[in-house]
Amino acid sequence: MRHRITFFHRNEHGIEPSSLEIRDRSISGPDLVAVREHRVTLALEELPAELQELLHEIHELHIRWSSPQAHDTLGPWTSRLPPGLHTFYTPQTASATDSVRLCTQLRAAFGDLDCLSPAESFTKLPTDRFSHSTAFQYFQPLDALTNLSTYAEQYACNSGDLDCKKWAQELGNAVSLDLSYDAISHAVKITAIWSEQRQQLLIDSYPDHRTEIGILTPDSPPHLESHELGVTGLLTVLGEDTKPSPVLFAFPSRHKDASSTFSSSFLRPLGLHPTLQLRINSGNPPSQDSSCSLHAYLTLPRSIFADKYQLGDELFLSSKNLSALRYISQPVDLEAPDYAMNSWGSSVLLELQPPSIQGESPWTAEIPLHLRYLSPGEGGYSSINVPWPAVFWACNTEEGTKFVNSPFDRANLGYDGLFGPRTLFWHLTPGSEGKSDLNHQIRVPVLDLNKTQWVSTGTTAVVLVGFAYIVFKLASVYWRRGYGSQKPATKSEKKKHLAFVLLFYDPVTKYLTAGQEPQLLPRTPRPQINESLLAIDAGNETAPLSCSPDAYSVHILSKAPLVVYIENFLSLDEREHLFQISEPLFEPSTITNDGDKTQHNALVRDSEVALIPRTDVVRCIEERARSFQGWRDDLWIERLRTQRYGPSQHYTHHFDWGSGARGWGRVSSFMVWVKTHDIEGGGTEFPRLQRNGPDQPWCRWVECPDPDLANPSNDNTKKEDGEPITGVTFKAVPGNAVFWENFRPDGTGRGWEETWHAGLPVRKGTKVGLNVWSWGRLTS
Ligand SMILES: O=C(O)CCC(=O)C(=O)O
Ligand SMILES: [Fe+2]
Repeated sequence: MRHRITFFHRNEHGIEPSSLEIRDRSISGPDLVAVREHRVTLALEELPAELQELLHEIHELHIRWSSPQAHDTLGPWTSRLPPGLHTFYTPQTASATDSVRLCTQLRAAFGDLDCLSPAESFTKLPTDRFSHSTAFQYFQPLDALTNLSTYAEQYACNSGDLDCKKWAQELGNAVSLDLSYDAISHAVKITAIWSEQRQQLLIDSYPDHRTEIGILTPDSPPHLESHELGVTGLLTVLGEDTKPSPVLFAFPSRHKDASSTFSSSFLRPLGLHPTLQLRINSGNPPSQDSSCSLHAYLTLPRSIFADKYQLGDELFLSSKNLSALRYISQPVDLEAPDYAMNSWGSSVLLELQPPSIQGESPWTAEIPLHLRYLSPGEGGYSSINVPWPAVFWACNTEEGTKFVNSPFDRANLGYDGLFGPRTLFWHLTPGSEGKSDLNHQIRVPVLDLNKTQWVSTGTTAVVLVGFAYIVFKLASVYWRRGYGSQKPATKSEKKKHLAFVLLFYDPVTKYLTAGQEPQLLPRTPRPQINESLLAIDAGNETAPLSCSPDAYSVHILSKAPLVVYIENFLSLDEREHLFQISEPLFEPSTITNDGDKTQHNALVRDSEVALIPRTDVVRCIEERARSFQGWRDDLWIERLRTQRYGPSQHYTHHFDWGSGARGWGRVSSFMVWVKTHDIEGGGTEFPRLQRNGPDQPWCRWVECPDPDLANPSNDNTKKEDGEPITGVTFKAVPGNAVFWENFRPDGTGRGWEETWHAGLPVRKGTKVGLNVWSWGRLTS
């Protein structure tokens, strides 16, 4: 077992080194005003047997707890989380998620948690992001570590060990606790932090425990880089050192304090669709020389949720000072009442939109949320706990920056895995005058148990009256006409019957066919678009072109959606030409939404793009792409763009189509590979697409886990159990291309979900691609 106890104080609270007294196995000195961290590292064998058994089922486990009491942070411990208990977990095997052991232990340690088993109560974390993250997440608001303190006293301390008991009791006052285990190191690290206060300096060590004591304060060693923190102070290893060793060092820090603040409140009246308002005291990014964006990370217990469809509308977002919904855990059932769900809730990452004119004045952003129906209760109201979000600037650091080997590194916080590995987080301090509880307690209207009798009697009465009315109407028709009677109905009777039938027929058929037959879009005239983005011939460009005959061959990968692989789409000369004309024009790429608006976000798309001039060679390529699509009416090739990716650059998963709601849109895409240099990675991945073709020839062009091209019966389209593998990654093969149609041909304006794709990060070398997009009428 190893202990590391670090005191971190402001410069003005320093103590004289000579005032420290180091004896055999202890250190003492004057009281210190400091933040204290106590880290205990245990080998697996040092834990109680039931914990060892549990950890054998686990590949990775990270528990993070943050206090709802507002507190300042200092030095290396600036990272923030929404208050409560966060658990991130990867099992050894998929079946281990059914085991209730983890939840049982969590309940034993932390108290009354709503945790049944990972399969039921945890949510899945994304695996398509760039940083490493665990597979599952669980969260529950938890105000204090009182239960853990008693648990530790019972299970970790021998009966006469007063120091251990004191430590266990002090856990109840900690402001943050981390527990990390992974099956590679086989070690458990427990780190507790106490906020800045007067601390007693009197520590004894155990004979077989290595105990290091650090008393540190901020400093700036020479050559301190912007992503580093510098510290100076005294280190002592109890039992080894007879006097403290002075140190001065710098280490990379993933988290920093942004020196600005925010507060969070719910707008009144709350209703069933409450709005969370964040008030931020400054719109200035913490660093002017790197690209930074402001985010709020929310962990919403299942009684409250965000609607991803509502947060997908750019105009709506902008009216709330939000830029984009960057992540929401899936699935979030928008309809289910709280009591019909087992999973803990959902996490949401939103990018906020600070005022365009930067300044020190406060501004607000509003997050629309929705409450679920809760179980009926006495008095007609229930109370729920919603933690304040964590709010931080995410800034890209310089290429090559690494955040490893830091003695105080903190990862696996839920949001860090959603950003690239070079991201530096600058945290805003939560809190507002006189308010120290970082939890919102909100009152939710529920069915009043004292009034349920009225509601059930009333509902029964309304249903019975309605039913009696329908029976009466049907019976009166029967009495008047008689069953099978030959007497023809009069004109006015016919009209009445018809009205009666129509009254019920329409809503009933609509209800029964909901979700089955999507509406066809009407044929609308072409909307106003920016024609300069289309490759439209004008004036002297219309002279007939002499293009060399097509030399490509095609291979169909899928018919629905239509996905065609094209070999030799570009000749060597064309590739060289495209590269030559692009090179001087490359600039950082933007993300385009439906051709209307552009924005830059290196987290989503990190590459350089060039809108290339329409030289004769380019116009021949445009014409080739156009004729490939059968000369459909109302279809234009968009101005061609090349894009270049260097190491770690990428384009996150996306659809090329924004919306087809108006009957017009980006109907098809070609991804053409122009040039690669010494490339590793950088494939174009379609995670929802399935390859139906055989390995030969496909494994030449797409990634196959186990290609054996000499063996025609080798099949990389199925798993060992015969289940088809979903996901196709095209390798970047210069000269070749993949073409796909973005919309379903059924006239409903719906896009193909299977066309969701990404330019995976280039691990080494460079890749130059060419986008050929076609814009036009969805069905012609
Ligand atoms: O570079 C790639 O592999 C994909 C690029 C892409 O999807 C795009 O530019 O829309
Ligand atoms: Fe794309």
